[in-house]
Amino acid sequence: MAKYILSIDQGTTSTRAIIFNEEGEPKWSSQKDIEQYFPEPGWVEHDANEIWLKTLQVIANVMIESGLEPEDLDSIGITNQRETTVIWDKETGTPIYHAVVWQSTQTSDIADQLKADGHKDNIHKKTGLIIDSYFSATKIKWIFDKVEGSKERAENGELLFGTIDTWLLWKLTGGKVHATDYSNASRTMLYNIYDLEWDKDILKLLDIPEKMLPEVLPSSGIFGETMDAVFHGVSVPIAGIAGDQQAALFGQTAFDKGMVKNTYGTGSFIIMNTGKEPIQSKNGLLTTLAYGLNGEVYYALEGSIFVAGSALQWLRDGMDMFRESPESEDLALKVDTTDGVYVVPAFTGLGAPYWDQDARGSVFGLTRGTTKSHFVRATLESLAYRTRDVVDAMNQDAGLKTETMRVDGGASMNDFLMQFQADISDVKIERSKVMETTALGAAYLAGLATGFFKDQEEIKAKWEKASSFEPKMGAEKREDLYAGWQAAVKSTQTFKFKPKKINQED
Ligand SMILES: Nc1ncnc2c1ncn2[C@@H]1O[C@H](COP(=O)(O)OP(=O)(O)O)[C@@H](O)[C@H]1O
Ligand SMILES: O=P(O)(O)OC[C@H](O)CO
Repeated sequence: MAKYILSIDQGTTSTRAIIFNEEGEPKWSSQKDIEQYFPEPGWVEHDANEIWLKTLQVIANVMIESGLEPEDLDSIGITNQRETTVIWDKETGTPIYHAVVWQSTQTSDIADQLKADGHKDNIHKKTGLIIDSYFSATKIKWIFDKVEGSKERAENGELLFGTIDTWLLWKLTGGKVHATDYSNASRTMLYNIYDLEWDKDILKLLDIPEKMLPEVLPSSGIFGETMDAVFHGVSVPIAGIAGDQQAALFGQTAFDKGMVKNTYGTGSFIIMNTGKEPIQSKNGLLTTLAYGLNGEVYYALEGSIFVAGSALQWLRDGMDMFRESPESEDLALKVDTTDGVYVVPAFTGLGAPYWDQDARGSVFGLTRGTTKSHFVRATLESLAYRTRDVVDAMNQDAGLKTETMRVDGGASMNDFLMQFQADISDVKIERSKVMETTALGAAYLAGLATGFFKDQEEIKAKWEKASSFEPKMGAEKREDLYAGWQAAVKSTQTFKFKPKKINQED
């Protein structure tokens, strides 16, 4: 009887359950959107209980749709939006506050203070990260400040911390397993990626008790088994966990040193596999753990871009420019150029390589002749310009020129964007046949642990290209357009006006 792997992909906007067969093909899937809470400008929160319940629902739905029995499942892989922080009561399993989402800037004051106190270099040296509200560390501290008595309760061992993988693993195992994998731990800004342990100095600095942190395990390995309630008494091993961007790298089978992938989802995350050797970036990139496998850890260079597909959602929902994101392609192609219009969608600050959490979105070069098409085209182009910012930095750090980039994620379906990406970054773009590379990566990690997949060579042979885009633009035009983008980013960074909160009577 053929067996299958169930992958849970808990992303920023939705939760998916996908069942893969032995060929690594997605056979059945179920998806549910996640409610987004914006309590104040710049804040983004999720309800961790909703995430858990929707995860259970998509698992149930996909099992019903497939007609499979739990016994047909070899194992489960989990992949997740990274950095998003949950703190919950160990006894009751109740979160003490909403999950503070990776995009949220509500902890930027804490991050600023850390920088002002001179911790930048030390934290970078230990964690490979650049101090920012993006990572979990400041989010934990913020929840402690917000929820009265929570720090004391954490010190007493009553509370647990986890990123979304840890939260789901804990729930799926009925509160038995409190663990994470290397890739997720490396995004907390609390984990020493060289010594492979929670960093005592950083924990002390932020007053975070180590006893609330999960055990860190290899990404491929048996984490635990599902509790009886999930599959009516049948235990299924959870055998693979990785943060979604590292999972996508794995799903793209970018195992070799120097291979690069870009996932164009809500944000855009470019990762280069640097193998067993970590590269310390001199150009604003992150050094991060890619995955732990077969007793080894593998490192990566990452450029995190906070806004990508969400810029299209903004055009759709906030600006009413079209009804579905794919329509953006037709609109962009109605004009040959943006006629000098640049959109810098820095809605929640600028990530790599700028790391400017106070920057906000801007538009340049408007004329009386600017139309909706120019605006949409400029927004799509911004995704490609931001990627080029990162690829240039990556090339410098790694001392090479990236020739090919494997792409996935919702916005990578946009052919106009992919061609512009190839042109503006002078890189060949390869779109993989399986678009669910994130979920596939988690399935591969799980299947390697159980022997469902033999080895990485077997997996590598399964990767297939759906389409590719070759650079066609001349160097002079490319550099001229890019110079305009760089000027737009520079101007964006100099605009730091924050309106005061003024009462109407004042
Ligand atoms: N054809 C398209 N052109 C541009 N953007 C698109 C297109 N299709 C989807 N998107 C964008 O892709 C994003 C969804 O991609 P997905 O990979 O599901 O994201 P996530 O995993 O972050 O939730 C949305 O932000 C959407 O606006
Ligand atoms: O959920 P996604 O696909 O938007 O990915 C979010 C990233 O993991 C944040 O670091």
